[in-house]
Amino acid sequence: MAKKRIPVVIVAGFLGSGKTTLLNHVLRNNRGVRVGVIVNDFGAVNIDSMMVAGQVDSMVSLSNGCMCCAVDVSDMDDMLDRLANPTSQIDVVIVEASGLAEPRNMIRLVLGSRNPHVVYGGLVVMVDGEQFEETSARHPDLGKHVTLADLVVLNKTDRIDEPRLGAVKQLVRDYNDRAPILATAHGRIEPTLLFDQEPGRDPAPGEQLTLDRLLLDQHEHCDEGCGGHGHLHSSYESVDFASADPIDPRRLVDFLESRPVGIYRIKGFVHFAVPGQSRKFEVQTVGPHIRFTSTRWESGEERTTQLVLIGADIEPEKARAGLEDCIVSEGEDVDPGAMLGVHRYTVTA
Ligand SMILES: Nc1nc2c(ncn2[C@@H]2O[C@H](COP(=O)(O)OP(=O)(O)OP(=O)(O)O)[C@@H](O)[C@H]2O)c(=O)[nH]1
Repeated sequence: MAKKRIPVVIVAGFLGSGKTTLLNHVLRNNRGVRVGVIVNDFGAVNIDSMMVAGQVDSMVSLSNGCMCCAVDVSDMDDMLDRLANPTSQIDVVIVEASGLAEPRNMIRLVLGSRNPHVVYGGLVVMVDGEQFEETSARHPDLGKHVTLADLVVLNKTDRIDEPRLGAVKQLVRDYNDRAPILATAHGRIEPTLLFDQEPGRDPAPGEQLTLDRLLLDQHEHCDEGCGGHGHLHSSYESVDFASADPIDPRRLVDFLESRPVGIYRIKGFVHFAVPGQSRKFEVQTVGPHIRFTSTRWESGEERTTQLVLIGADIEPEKARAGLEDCIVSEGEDVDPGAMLGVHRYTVTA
């Protein structure tokens, strides 16, 4: 019997909406389904792949640029070939798009694939329930992305009350009147919703997601000047920061609480210089929210700090200088109480 084709599901959604969280949930609850993952990050350090690593059967990652622009169909094929080939044990491929990706281009890359073992498995768009009203007003493209979705995951419902949830649902419905909307917290959806996509089905009616149409859109889009993309990420930029020297917790919390103007998203790992403190801390900020997760260093893992900051109209040098000020200089004492500020924002993994 011919082997079934492997569905390729694209998970998109604005910065910090919860894509990696959903992916990790799905990987942890895969019910024996073997998942291959393609992770794309906007910054040069692929923080997302570090956050997914260890849970996944097979992963390829692409950092430093948004896949929807940086990659053409043959590059996507290379990545798919590594995951989906005749000897592959993979049942489904999930592509986690960068938070600034243009889903239409991502779909084009998958539909245009020459890999005979894969089939487009649908577009999941994650919406940050708390931020969507504001971010979609600021970035009309976000509404267009929702329009393309086969499934909308309305995430972070723990941060909003019922009436607000109703209003956000209605807003999503206004953009897309056919896709199921799944309200959830922490991306905890039923994983089979992703895996059970009917292989080989055509894109849903209501959107002309044929390859021809998508190629045409791509062409039209490039006519507008592919150097100055009309995409979300044309106005966004990222700053990477790495330090082998440890970080002062109090200064870092001050930095995060008074984020430089324009920074919307920060993510990465921190090595704090505090006597008796040997934990590794993951840090995440989305809009005004700060969250540390206390985890542990793997044996032999180098203790460094790696952060990616993403925003619009940011001043990279200023942002980097602010973080450099958080580095503890040699011989400097850090008082153990300095961790209090971090603990205020910490959850345990
Ligand atoms: N309160 C709350 N926090 C959430 C929820 N889902 C995700 N988060 C947190 O939001 C932050 C961003 O989540 P991610 O899963 O990294 O978001 P993302 O969409 O992958 O982010 P980018 O790849 O940077 O676009 C993390 O601190 C998560 O723990 C949720 O439902 N409720």
